Amino acid sequence: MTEYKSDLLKLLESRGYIHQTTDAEGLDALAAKQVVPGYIGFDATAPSLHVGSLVQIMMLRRMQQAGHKPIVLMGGGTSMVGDPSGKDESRQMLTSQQIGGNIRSIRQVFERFLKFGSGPTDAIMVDNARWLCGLGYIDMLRDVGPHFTINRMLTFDSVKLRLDREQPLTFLEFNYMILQAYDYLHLSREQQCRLQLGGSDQWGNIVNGIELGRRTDGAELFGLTTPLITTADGKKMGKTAAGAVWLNEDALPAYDYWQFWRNTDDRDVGRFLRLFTDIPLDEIERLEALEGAEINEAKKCLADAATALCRGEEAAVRAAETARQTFETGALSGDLPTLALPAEGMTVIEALTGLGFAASNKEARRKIDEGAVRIDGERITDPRHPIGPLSGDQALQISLGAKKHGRIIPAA
Ligand SMILES: Nc1ncnc2c1ncn2[C@@H]1O[C@H](COP(=O)(O)OP(=O)(O)OP(=O)(O)O)[C@@H](O)[C@H]1O
Ligand SMILES: N[C@@H](Cc1ccc(O)cc1)C(=O)O
Repeated sequence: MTEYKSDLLKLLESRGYIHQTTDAEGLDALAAKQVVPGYIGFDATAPSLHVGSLVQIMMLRRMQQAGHKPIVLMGGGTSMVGDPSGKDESRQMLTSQQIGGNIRSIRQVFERFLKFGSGPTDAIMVDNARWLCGLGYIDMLRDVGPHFTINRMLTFDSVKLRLDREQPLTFLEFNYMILQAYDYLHLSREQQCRLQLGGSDQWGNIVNGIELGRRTDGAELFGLTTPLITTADGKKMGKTAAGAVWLNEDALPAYDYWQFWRNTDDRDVGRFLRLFTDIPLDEIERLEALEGAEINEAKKCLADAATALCRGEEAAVRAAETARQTFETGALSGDLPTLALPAEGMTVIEALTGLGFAASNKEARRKIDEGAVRIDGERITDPRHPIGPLSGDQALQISLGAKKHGRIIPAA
């Protein structure tokens, strides 16, 4: 392990965020002597970010904890182009209305993790549409184009992997790295930004920005990437079999968010506690040393702390209590996802899709065939199994496997 001098690199290293750094020694020296403004960009590809981006959000939080200035960049301009990094296929093009709506919806989550304001270490949020969308094509080509060679652009993974696999890379996407490089130059000029952070797939885009800053302004800029976090079973963190683990409450209720963390694989508990909570390292060492059934205590601490950060203390306490009631007492809690049953009732398939436990009727039928569906504890084998009608304060519990539960109540 490298002996860093700065609180920033000590913190990032000890909690497992560092994959690659462009000049670790130089960055360490800079962070030891001054407040470093550093940025991460987030493209508006969906109405909510998911836990894959949470690593990045937590890094901005760590910057602030270590006395530096986080800059959140919303990719209003870059989302019009679509980053090919780490993607096998071109992304679907988004309209500016979709991008605007996504940004409005994504931006709220940052207030939970960062303190915004105008002080030296307060976070700020910027949108690259403000400077990218007004660029003149010829001016841009003349200012920036001479600093990039096609020879070098072809060597970056975002381009090279597509070409090697003989998959198309459009000219639109080919330009993405230049736009991200331009962002870094812009922020170094306007905000004295010296550091860009990101996932390891962002390395090429970050390095291009550093080179552009050096060539045009003689600026000394730094880059640091995190590993792409995978779960112990080798999957890139962000999506599960049931879909993405969204950060926004309206995309994923707090109870399901809490459950995601509670279901962490034993092997991931220590790593996730370091990355996704503020629990002190000595306490994490104690928690990760727990074995057998006791490891569940560590998972609950992870779920409580991660949910409290993203959704607030109150939501975390409520989610934990719902889980306790559901699993430890078997009672039916008001916080489970709930479906209002129309007077005529419905089939179990309709209930599964209505609650979002299955994406299609076909998937719901498969779950029933696998024997994974129960109503009030009783296994359901017939996809046409009728539910209801219900009246008054009657309620049913529908379960998919051991971990997904919902309530069915009569429509008002
Ligand atoms: N598992 C992860 N670990 C670390 N960083 C991640 C992870 N997933 C995503 N990121 C970071 O967040 C940024 C946005 O992620 P990405 O573009 O892959 O999300 P997405 O568009 O939802 O894609 P996907 O469908 O592949 O999850 C990426 O550039 C990457 O650096
Ligand atoms: N390319 C980044 C987002 C980003 C956008 C603009 C930037 O300046 C920096 C980063 C991603 O796909 O996640």
